[in-house]
Amino acid sequence: MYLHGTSRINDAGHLEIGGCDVTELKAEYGTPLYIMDEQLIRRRCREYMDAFAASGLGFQVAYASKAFSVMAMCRIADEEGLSLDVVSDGELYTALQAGFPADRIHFHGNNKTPFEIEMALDAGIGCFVVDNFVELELLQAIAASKHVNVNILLRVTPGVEAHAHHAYAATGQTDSKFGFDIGNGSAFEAVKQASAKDNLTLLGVHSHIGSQIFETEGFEMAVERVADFARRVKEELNTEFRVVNLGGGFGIRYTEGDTPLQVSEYVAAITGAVKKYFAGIGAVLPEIWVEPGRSIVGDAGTTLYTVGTNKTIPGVRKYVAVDGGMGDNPRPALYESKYEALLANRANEASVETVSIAGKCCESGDMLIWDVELPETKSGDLLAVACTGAYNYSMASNYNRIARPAVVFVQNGQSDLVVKRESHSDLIANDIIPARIAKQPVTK
Ligand SMILES: Cc1ncc(COP(=O)(O)O)c(C=O)c1O
Ligand SMILES: N[C@@H](CCCC[NH3+])C(=O)O
Repeated sequence: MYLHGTSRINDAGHLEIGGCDVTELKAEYGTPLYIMDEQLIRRRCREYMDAFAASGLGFQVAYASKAFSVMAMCRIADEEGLSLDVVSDGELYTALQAGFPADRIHFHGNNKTPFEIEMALDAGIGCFVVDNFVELELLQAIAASKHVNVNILLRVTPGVEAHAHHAYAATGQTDSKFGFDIGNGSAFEAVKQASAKDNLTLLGVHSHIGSQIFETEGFEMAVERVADFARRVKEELNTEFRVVNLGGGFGIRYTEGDTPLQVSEYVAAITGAVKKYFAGIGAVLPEIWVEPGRSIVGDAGTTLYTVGTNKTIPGVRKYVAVDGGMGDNPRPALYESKYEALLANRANEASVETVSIAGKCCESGDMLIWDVELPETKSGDLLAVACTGAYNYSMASNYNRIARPAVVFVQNGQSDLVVKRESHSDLIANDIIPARIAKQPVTK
């Protein structure tokens, strides 16, 4: 397994992250456990901030909190000077409760409810990324009823087919549920309508082409199309974009086959393309915003499991089951995502067998890794799966009524709980047995 950030094998042959021996983390917090390398998260934040500062352009780096939305992470994003992208009342609530400044929060989503819009307006949110014509009307109406003015970006699809890790993660193409299409004229119409709304201030446009992207061409092409669109809008509507948001999507290394670029390379490509294509239209250079999620927290996360049972099918394979699975990491089942693993309590031992790591859910597709080389595994061993910081905790479920794991941040030999493990009482906390059912005699 590739060792990210501060991960290393210590003298005891145990995996250590942020100076904390994972066998000790297991003893203190139990498993499954999400372990987040705080130093690596902060390093990634700084890589973005430094690369943009070096470009000389105005910018905002908004952490896409959908990747991992917890209050402690919102605090780190704030401390590191990032803005925040939220897509629901729940993510907004999390950010506000963590004290994140509302004016640096951007609200996304293709179906914001009136409740969410009101909540965000009442909080004094920095910007809405408007997704469609229905929302444009709704936002204007609610903002007018509250006598407030709000900044907006229009989400556009530039017609770029990004090489995302899965078709579900590609969003820049015309046939997408998100945004106004540039190619079919709806983006132009949206600019016209938005400019005529009294309570909306149109700052510019937003384009997110997809996720887990390893090359710069898609981003550069999106900038070119957006610049071309900006030229038409300037010429025909006399409107200039002050902000261009290019979304997230910057890839990370999950397994050997993944070839991400350095953060600075993605940023240099984007800012270079903005300077090149916007210079051509004779407008002031817009401020550039981005929304990285996965590349801020993904490789900082490791999930620690305890090995339980195993089953060998002669001539076929050996299944090794762990105490978590698709409940804490739905990505292999959803996208056939690949991960690397390590026997964390005997990390120096040579691999002697190829096994497949099964989860404990009642579902054949609940497999975390097919075919990984490991030392001979026994019940009670610890298995670490790397690169689980993004879209794991945030996409976790209670399928089979399995409690969601705890999350700890580790740094300089210190571990801090940032999300408690769910308890049995948490699992039934919202259950109600209606009186009518409670009164029924139990039939035998
Ligand atoms: C609009 C938007 N912004 C940002 C992101 C974050 O993407 P990533 O985690 O790939 O950086 C996403 C998710 O793909 C998104 O849909
Ligand atoms: N959740 C996805 C990507 C989609 C991100 C949000 N647009 C993943 O785990 O890769």
